Amino acid sequence: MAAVEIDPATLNPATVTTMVEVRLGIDDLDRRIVTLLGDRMRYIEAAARIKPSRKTVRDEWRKQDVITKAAVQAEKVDFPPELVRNIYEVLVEGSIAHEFTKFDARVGEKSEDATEN
Ligand SMILES: C=C(O[C@@H]1C=C(C(=O)O)C=C[C@H]1O)C(=O)O
Repeated sequence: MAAVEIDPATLNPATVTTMVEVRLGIDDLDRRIVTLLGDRMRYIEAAARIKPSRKTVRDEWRKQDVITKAAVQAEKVDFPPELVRNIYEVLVEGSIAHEFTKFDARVGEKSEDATEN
């Protein structure tokens, strides 16, 4: 017998009745969330290209601003704000580490150019 195809766009967590539907809905959302995280990381890479100096890569004020905004949004969509704060702590720290890697590669490239010429 052919497998029944369920379009995740038709699923609603308020009305699903089976664990198959629950997991299809979660898998679909996770794909979308991770795709958005990839889009977010492209902006981190842009920051690594734009920032003028290594000391501007980590901006503590902006980190707190980002986490506060995420917690405010979490409250609006009935998601636990403390959980979002924890997730964003890890996300922003990982983003800063990625930005340092990209920044150092860029600055390294520049100094390699300088020694070549
Ligand atoms: C992208 C930036 O660089 C870092 C990454 C941040 C982020 O992931 O949102 C926030 C602060 C910065 O330390 C920035 O300064 O805005």
